[in-house]
Amino acid sequence: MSKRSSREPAPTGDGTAKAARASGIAGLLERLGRGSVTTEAITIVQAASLERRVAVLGAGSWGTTFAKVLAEGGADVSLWARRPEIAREVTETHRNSDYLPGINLPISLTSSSRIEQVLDGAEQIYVSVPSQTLRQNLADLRPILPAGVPVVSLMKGVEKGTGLRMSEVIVQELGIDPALVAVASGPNLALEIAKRQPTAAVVSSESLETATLVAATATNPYFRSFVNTDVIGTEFGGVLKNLIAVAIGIVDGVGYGENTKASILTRGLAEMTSFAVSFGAKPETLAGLAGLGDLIATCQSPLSRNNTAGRLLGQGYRFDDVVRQMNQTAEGLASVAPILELAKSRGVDMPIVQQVAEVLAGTLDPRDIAPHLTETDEPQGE
Ligand SMILES: NC(=O)C1=CN([C@@H]2O[C@H](COP(=O)(O)OP(=O)(O)OC[C@H]3O[C@@H](n4cnc5c(N)ncnc54)[C@H](O)[C@@H]3O)[C@@H](O)[C@H]2O)C=CC1
Ligand SMILES: O=C(CO)COP(=O)(O)O
Repeated sequence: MSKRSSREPAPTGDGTAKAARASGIAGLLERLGRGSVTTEAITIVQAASLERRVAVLGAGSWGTTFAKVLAEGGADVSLWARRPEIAREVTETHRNSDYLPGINLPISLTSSSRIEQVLDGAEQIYVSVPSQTLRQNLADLRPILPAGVPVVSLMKGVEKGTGLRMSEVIVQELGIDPALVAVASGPNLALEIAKRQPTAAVVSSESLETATLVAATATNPYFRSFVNTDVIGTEFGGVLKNLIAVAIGIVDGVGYGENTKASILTRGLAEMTSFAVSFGAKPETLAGLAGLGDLIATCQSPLSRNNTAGRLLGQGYRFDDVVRQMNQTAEGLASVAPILELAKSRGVDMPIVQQVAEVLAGTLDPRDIAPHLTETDEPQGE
């Protein structure tokens, strides 16, 4: 766990910083009379913070954005990049032009391709690599993992072959107490957050203490983290909305309009909820930020890679061509098969996800996806 509790005073004598600690970030911003997020406000919040040292593993669009969120919440952040040239660019020019073009990163954010250097002194570890490479990345992490440190998954996929959620892979591969593992999810399109557009997220852990510690670290003037203890619902929400976003992209690519999309979105949420609840999730989690919230953001935004991949399929591109065109991670494409296997194991029908699988396999014409929102033609209860 952290060396300092989130209730301990910050080690700074600055008067404004003291005021920030006394009134909280929201109170501080109110006192400053600011309606929007300013650089000055962020500087003050950073100065008032607890300056926790944290590591972020994965310098793609989300890992880099989350590192920025944490740094602008006052943490001392080190970012692991697989490619040394990205680490150099982040540290020296405060940019990650491959993943976040046009975004200036905090000067305090440093990056290295040497994982042991990034982990040095880390009190929390955030992981944002593609779900299908996580296990292999954790094998490198395990021998140098600091003891008793929370590990936070920022990922939204399940592992092919095992169907395990990312937090389960983390517990299994690192051999750590599940109470030290948290997941962060929600309507979190990286580029919008990198531009400091106001956003909410949810941090979940079976330990409320861990969730609260992580949420306090992952909060700044434009990014607010809520907490819950429903890890299953929070994690499956993030995985399943990707599949519905692929479906929405498909019908968008075909040229269908808002009725079709609203029908898929609404029935998609019902499908997500039945699935997650069958694994022990709370239905209200799926109605929250990690479910409905993320579903709306991902299904509506051209920034979503899953939505984009679906649109290309709907326009008639073959699956292989779509994969070739995507130079970023579209988790939904790899999650379809394991999710359908998990659904089968619980007897849950997922007609929309099933049809996405058929479009990916080239056995269903994208134009035929929309009418088939149920398994049978018999009228059913909504
Ligand atoms: N981009 C977004 O808006 C959001 C993404 N996420 C989730 O974050 C996770 C990461 O996604 P992004 O950063 O967006 O993907 P990305 O495609 O932008 O970046 C992936 C990163 O992983 C690295 N990588 C690729 N293969 C690797 C390997 N074998 N070992 C280690 N690193 C490897 C890449 O070099 C890159 O730095 C995904 O699970 C995604 O669902 C969650 C919320 C928002
Ligand atoms: O998870 C996300 C938004 O919350 C990002 O969605 P994509 O992975 O589809 O870009």
